Amino acid sequence: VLHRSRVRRIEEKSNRLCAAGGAPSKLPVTLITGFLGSGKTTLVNQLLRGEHGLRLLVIENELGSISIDHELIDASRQAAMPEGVVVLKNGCICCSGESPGSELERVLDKLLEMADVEGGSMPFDAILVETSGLADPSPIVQVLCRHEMIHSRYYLDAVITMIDAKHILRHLESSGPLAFTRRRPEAEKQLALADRVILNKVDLVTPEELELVAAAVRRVNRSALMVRTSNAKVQLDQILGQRAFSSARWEEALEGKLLVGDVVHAQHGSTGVTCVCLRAHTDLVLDRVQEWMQALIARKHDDLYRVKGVLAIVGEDRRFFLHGVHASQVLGHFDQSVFAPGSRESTLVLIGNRLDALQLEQDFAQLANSSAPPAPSSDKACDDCDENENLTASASEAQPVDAKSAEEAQLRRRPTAG
Ligand SMILES: Nc1nc2c(ncn2[C@@H]2O[C@H](COP(=O)(O)OP(=O)(O)OP(=O)(O)O)[C@@H](O)[C@H]2O)c(=O)[nH]1
Repeated sequence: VLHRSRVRRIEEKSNRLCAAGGAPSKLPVTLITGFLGSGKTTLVNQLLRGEHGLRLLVIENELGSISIDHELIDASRQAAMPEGVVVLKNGCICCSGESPGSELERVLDKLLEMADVEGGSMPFDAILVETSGLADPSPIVQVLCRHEMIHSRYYLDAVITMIDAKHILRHLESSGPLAFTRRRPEAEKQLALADRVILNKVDLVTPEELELVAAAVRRVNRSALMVRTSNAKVQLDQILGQRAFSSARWEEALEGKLLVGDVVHAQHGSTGVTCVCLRAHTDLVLDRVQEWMQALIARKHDDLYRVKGVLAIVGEDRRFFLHGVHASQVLGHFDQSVFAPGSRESTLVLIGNRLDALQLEQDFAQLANSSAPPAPSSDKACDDCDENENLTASASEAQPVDAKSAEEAQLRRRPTAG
């Protein structure tokens, strides 16, 4: 009832604004989805930096109570337009709030209120919604497809799905003894519902591997336009202003056999995904962080979907960041970015398959106490690990935590993150 009345309010406000200001143009909403670490924030940064002259509003959504992505969105853009990034924390945009998708409604409603105050004009030309990596895009699309929304100031322009060419197959395909528990239906659904597929991280795979990935993508989604790239470098006209969303195709995808009863959302606690948020208020010793991550990767990298954090390191004014997807982990510093006075703390988010949250908390607490070595974790060793990683991080620039990825380090730095 609550959300019905909210969407009606959105429609009414839109009508009022239209009546007051002639016929203002509709605001396109682009939904950017994709599994954990596929490159969504990298794409958002590309779009923010692009020379399109559009004022973009970014609605960020993150799992866990700590917002790391917000820190990683182009800082200069944020400084120029601080109201241009809205972060929805500690809950998933697709299922938190009083009903699925209601968090997004709440933000869209507020934006109309802002426009009302501004005499009808919206301070943005387009909205980007970045979902969390485990989100089911359907409730968000459903919000934007409701009858009342269709008559509002907003319209869904396209669903863009980022694909990590290096890691997607392990989430889509069933093979090996642990395949059933490792396959991620969220990844499949995000892909199935795409209007545009960005096949990202092609720099990390061979041409033959890329063809296998493209074929797997096609098996799930036959019709979406597919763009192959690295570091989310795309032509802006392949993403913005697409008018690509079709509700008929959407309904067809939802009815498809592939999706029936397939998705059990991680937020509902039944898929074994753990999200661990860690904080430390004392500085960390770089070597110890590296040792800890190395040990964790060696044991758990198949299950370690995502690691991201901002770290305060002993003897360093600059903020360090830790960024990882499975075994590919990068530790380095933001170029010139330092902590604001009084805000020096380390925050780290780990998301994975059945992680031992208690053990990770204990290890991290010990890391924060630089005089005590981290206790060996009781996490069960990963039987089928096939990669053995070495730490090579240096204090002076971003380095891959795994030595094999040394050449990727420069590519994976976020030049404008700080
Ligand atoms: N080698 C390589 N690394 C990339 C590429 N695109 C992104 N990355 C890196 O992959 C990591 C994850 O990228 P993000 O853009 O944060 O991914 P995301 O989808 O926003 O991650 P979540 O919000 O956690 O789901 C970062 O370290 C990026 O720098 C690419 O094409 N090649």
